[in-house]
Formats: sequence, structure tokens, C-alpha cells
Amino acid sequence: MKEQFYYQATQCLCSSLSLEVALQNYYEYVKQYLPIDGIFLNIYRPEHADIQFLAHVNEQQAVALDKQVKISAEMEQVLQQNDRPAIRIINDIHLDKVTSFVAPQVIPEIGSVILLRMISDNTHLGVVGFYAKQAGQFKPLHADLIEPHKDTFSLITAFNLRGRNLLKANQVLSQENDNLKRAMFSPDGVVGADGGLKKVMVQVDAIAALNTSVLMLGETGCGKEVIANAIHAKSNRADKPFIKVNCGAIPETLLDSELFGYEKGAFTGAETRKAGYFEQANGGTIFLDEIGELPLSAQVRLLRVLQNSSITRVGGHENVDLNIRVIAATHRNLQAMVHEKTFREDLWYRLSVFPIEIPALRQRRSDIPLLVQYFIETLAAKFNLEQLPRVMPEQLAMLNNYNWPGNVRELINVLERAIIQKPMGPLSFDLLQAQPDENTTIKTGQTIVVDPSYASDKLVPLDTMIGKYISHAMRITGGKLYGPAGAAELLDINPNTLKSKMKKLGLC
Ligand SMILES: Nc1ncnc2c1ncn2[C@@H]1O[C@H](COP(=O)(O)OP(=O)(O)OP(=O)(O)O)[C@@H](O)[C@H]1O
Repeated sequence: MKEQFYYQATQCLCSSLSLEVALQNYYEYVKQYLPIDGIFLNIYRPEHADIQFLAHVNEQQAVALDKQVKISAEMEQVLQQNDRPAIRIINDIHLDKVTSFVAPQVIPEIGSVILLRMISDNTHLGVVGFYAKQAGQFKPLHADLIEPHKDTFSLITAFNLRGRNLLKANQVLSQENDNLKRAMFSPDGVVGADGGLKKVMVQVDAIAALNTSVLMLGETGCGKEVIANAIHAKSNRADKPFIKVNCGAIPETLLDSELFGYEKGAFTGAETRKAGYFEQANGGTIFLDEIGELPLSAQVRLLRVLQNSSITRVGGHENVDLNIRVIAATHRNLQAMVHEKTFREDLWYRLSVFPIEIPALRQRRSDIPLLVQYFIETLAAKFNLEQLPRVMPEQLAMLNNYNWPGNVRELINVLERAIIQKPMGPLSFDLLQAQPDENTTIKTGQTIVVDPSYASDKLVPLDTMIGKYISHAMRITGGKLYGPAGAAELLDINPNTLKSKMKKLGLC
């Protein structure tokens, strides 16, 4: 019977890597042979002068514990006596100084207990306590039954402690990793805030708290809106609206009503009063993207609004006072436009109080690996991938060397395409075959070879060709359709016509 009991009980103890689960399985088995109400397991930690409870099981629960009980120097002396018996029956807990002090602090209802010492590498590791709520429950035959389990208990506890230490080390590492990421990715979602955009972020920090207008300059897709967002998030308007207006995407005839709103009955179809973007942004920040695309007539009205800090809705007479911070952005050379008289000088002065120039991605290549990692994580979450796809070094080198005319937006598109094609990775990237020269910009009318294989006698349906050509243009612009250097401009077609063509061809 003893062998059978030993065998079965050992099997239970080795049934799980989780201490409390193993202990529960063990308890369920041995309680058939012992008058016990529960089992606890603790270790002695001389370096902390305490006893740490690791697990407790009883009829109701099986829990992992991390509870420490400080002990006196006198109690420590007792624990350090190596000649203490391997197993002891304490039928009245009050008769044992250490146990009566320690055990009730974690498990209040102990009347009697059998303590099984665990030894590891010749040192006292701790004890397993088989307890009953009532006093006087245990006999030597009970101790005889469980005494052979002490080595197995010592072993699984030592392993569990090693596991816990590894887990702690892992948690520390992952915390450090998070801290590093936070430092790299900055709380406002600006990747490279500590790298290639450091100078920009110094300017952001300097200007955020003020109400000064900011003019954001930089190529398309380089992150002007991201930085505008960061300014807003760091300002005392952070809990107020941030309204983005793409000045290049609003048809000239609708500009006034979109920007300044309208009164009921102002024009056919104006059935109710509507607040424009400026009113919606009141108290917060308005981000006027593609400001260089505003026609001259609209520039005058914008200047007036900025000077008076108020608007008048279309069809109305009342002035609506505004408290707004203006951030404008453009990829154009506004100063040159001022010289060409396509941008008003007075508006330029008004907007360019504090210009911030965002460097192009190719001017801060050191941010590319960070951006790649960040967007792979973002896209993996978007596509519900369980594992992050890998990027092989030679592919990363390719991304590092590429010219990035569409900047970060193009990088996101390249990564998204690669992930869609091979979600498990390793990712390979489909960059523009001909790497544009550093100083080359793509101009309207420039020849683009879409796919040389079509330049043969074998003809394809016209829509296929058009679809391919549009996709190619979108790739070049990093997905930008509207505005200067957008696909519509490159293809010399009205953006709305292009959009509907894309819809028809299933491209968007
Ligand atoms: N530093 C960055 N950190 C994280 N994401 C970025 C960063 N820069 C750009 N992005 C991402 O790249 C994309 C394009 O950025 P954004 O819209 O800010 O560029 P933009 O310069 O305003 O473009 P456009 O001139 O076409 O309006 C966005 O999805 C944005 O989230």
C-alpha cells in the first residue's frame, strides 16, 4: 500500500509545472489517507529574514502566494539548526514558537500540523505543512506516509523558484523594453522623437504651450500632421478639439461654407445652420493642411479671420468670436509662391511666425528601422497576426537605401503590401524598381514605365492597363491622391474623376 501511495502521490506532485496546481492534485489524493484540511508550502529566506509562503490549497481553493512573514533573530537561529528532524508532528500549534507565530498570519485556522522539511543543496529550503483545523489530529503513521515525499517537494519547489526568478528577470527585461520603446516612440506617437526628429521635438516642446501660429514645412507624407498632433497634445488645449482641414481637397466653391459654416437658408439646401471647421475647432487647434493650395480669394478671407479672431457664417451677419490655435502645413515653397504672387505675403507673415521644418525620411535614415518595427507591430495588430513577421537584414538594408519620395506614408504602404502578401514573413519589399535620383522629382508628363512586358504585341484590356497605371501612380505618391504631387496631379486629371475611376476599377 505504501509503495502504491508513494507512486500515486509523486505522480500528482509532478503533474504540473504550476506549484499550486501540482499541490492541489496532490492534496486531492492524499486527503483520502490523512485527516487534513489543507496544505501550505513556504520557504525560509535568510537574506530577507523572513518566511515566504508560495502556495496554499484547501477544499475551497488552490492559490499561488507571494506572502512574506518577517521573523525574529531568535526564530532564525532555530531554522538554521541543520540537525532538526526532517518531519515533525505538532498536534498543538501553540507549542511551537515559530509555527504558531508564522502560520496563522497566512492561514488563520490551523490547530495541528505535520511539517515536512525541504532541503536543497544541504540547506534548509522551507517546509510543507499538512494541517488540520483541529488540534491533535496527527499520528506517526501519517508522518511515515508523507516523509518519503520530501525530496520530490524539495525538487519541485527549487524548480519553481528558479522559474519565478526567470519570470521576474523576464518581467524586468520586458519593463526595460517598454521603457525603451516609450523613449523611442514618445507618448505622442512620434517615432524618431529621440532620433531624426529630435530637433523638431525640441521646437515642439518650446512652442506647444504658447498660442503662436505654427507653419509646418516638409515633403508629402513626412509627418507634418503627426507633429501638429503632438503640438496640440502637449498644449493646454489638449482636451479640446483638433480639427484637420485639407485645404487642397475642398472645391473652391465650397470653401467658405466648409471653413466658416452657414446660416439656415443661406443657399438652396441649407436647411439648418451648420458650424464650419473654424467653429468646430473653437477652444482647440485648427490644422490647415496643404495651405498652399488655397486660392487667393480664400486667402484674403482666411487672413481676415486670423486678424479678427472671429468668423461670419455664410448668409449671416453676426460675428462669432474664436479662440483658436492655427497650425498650417505645406510641402510647397511658400516664399517662392509669395514671389510669384500666388500666395499673399501678409498671410505668409501671419502664418510663418514659427516655422518647423520636418526632414524628409531619406534625411533621417536612422529612423527607418524604428519606423519599420513600429508599423509592423501596428499592422500585425490591424491584421490580427499572432506573430510579428520577420524582416531579413538584406531586406531592411533595401529599405534603408531607398529614396522614399513618399516618405513615411510610402513606407507604411510598402510594409502593408508586404504583410498582406506574406503575413507570416519573412517580408520582402516591392519598392519602385527604378530608384529615383536624390534630386529627381517626378513632374507632370514625365514618362513612367509601368510594366515593360505590356510593351509588346500582346494587348491587354484597356481597363487593366489603366488600373495598373493608376496603381503605379498611387505607389509613387505613397497613396496620395489629392493636391500637389498627388496621383491626380501626376496623371493630370481631376482628383474626383480619378477617385471615381479607381472605385470603378476596384482600386479603392
Ligand atoms: N514620426 C512618425 N511617427 C509615427 N508615424 C508617422 C511619423 N511620421 C509619419 N507617420 C505616419 O505616416 C503617415 C503620413 O504622415 P502625415 O499625414 O503626418 O504626413 P504629412 O506630412 O502631413 O503628409 P501630407 O503632406 O500628405 O499631408 C501617417 O499615417 C502618419 O501616422
